[in-house]
Amino acid sequence: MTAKTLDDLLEAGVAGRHVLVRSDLNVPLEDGVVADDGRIRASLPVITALADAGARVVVMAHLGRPKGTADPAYSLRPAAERMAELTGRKVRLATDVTGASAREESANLPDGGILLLENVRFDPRETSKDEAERAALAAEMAALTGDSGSSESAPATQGAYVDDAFGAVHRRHASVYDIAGLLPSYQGGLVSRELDVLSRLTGEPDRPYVVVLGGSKVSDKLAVIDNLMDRADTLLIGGGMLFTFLKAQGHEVGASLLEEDQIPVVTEYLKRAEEGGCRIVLPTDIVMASAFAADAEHEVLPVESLTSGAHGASALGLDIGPETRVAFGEEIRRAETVFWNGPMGVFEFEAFAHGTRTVAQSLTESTGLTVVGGGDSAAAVRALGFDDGQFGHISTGGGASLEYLEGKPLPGIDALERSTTGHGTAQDAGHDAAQAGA
Ligand SMILES: Nc1ncnc2c1ncn2[C@@H]1O[C@H](COP(=O)(O)OP(=O)(O)O)[C@@H](O)[C@H]1O
Ligand SMILES: O=C(OP(=O)(O)O)[C@H](O)COP(=O)(O)O
Repeated sequence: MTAKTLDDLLEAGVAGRHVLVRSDLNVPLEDGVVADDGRIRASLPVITALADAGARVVVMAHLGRPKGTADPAYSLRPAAERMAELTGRKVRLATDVTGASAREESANLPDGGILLLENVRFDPRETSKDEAERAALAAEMAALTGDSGSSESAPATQGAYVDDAFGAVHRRHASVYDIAGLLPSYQGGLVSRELDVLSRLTGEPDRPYVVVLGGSKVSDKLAVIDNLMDRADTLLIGGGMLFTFLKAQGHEVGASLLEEDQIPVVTEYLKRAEEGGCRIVLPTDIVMASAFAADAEHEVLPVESLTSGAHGASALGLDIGPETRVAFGEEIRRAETVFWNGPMGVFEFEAFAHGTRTVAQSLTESTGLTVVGGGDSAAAVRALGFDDGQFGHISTGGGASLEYLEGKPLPGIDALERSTTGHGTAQDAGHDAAQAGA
């Protein structure tokens, strides 16, 4: 069963209807300003197409991982401002998720207007494991579509939901998953395009198929290795997760990022790799720093003696070393298919960007299919001066693309497909929710 798409919705007609759009606007900020607007640009086609067709567009998105409270550091205001700049349109920002501000702004939204709700993760129910809590929030979200604000509009205007947040489709969250059971639901163009490209990696990819993994979401990404080992020929491990591997091999890693409780899992991966199948290639040298800072003192040390340098056991690894860069570069250039997720080091600091730059450069020199996945990975290649066109595909989702490649079901996509089958009485439920929240 395939999900209904944005085209189906546009064909059905959206003029005057409230359409909730889940976008992934999780962009890096620097001093309160959007540092890389790739995800915003990628989200705009769906939002503007709906607005141009006369919909009242209510955008929902998250930024970072606030702990279920309204932390101003995670406000979507900078994203709203950037959206307004990029589109030349007014973008309203509600100061809450489904509270008085969201309800009032949504009710007063004109045809073709765009409203961005405040960070959905300011509400603890968004990410709750408790289904009833998430359902309650989703009902409040659905209710935002229920009243056009016009006294003539009875019965409640039929709202719709579009999921275009590819980067979040692997999350079982209220605005991604639960909401789709409450409103007629559609798959946005960005999600469709992403699935299209990634499906080329799950069929019969040209070999050698090399997967490069890095970044800082260590436990998320360690879990995906399990399945990737059955599919890829070679895994190159960099970024924060490499230290858990080195520790599992008996090396000291100082104050580097480490997930102690994952050591048994990683040990098992190394054992499986040794027994055949997938090769796991680990760094042989690391750039060890005195502190997590742009101007930290640093030196290159072999993995056997990472704590033997000037800062001993307080040193932390912030990038792969030069010998590793050469080895990883060769593996990538030899590959026919490469999927890369996660920077090799703390690329935000120039001193620790070399590993990430080498991997990016090697991908541009590969003649095979190259796919870069992940918000930070995409931001990294742009920050380092590469152009999107130098890669086969730059995916807006890191974790999402990894889980797709693993063959795991994606809750956001499943929910859309279920909505298509008429799962329960989606439209009635939306109507009920609208009444309940009114
Ligand atoms: N050795 C390391 N120690 C700490 N952080 C690291 C290390 N290597 C990479 N990082 C950080 O990982 C972050 C990106 O990780 P992640 O969010 O997992 O990537 P993506 O968004 O591409 O999936 C970057 O901000 C980078 O600074
Ligand atoms: O940045 C994201 O994912 P990514 O870092 O895996 O690309 C998405 O916005 C999802 O965010 P989350 O991993 O906090 O749920």
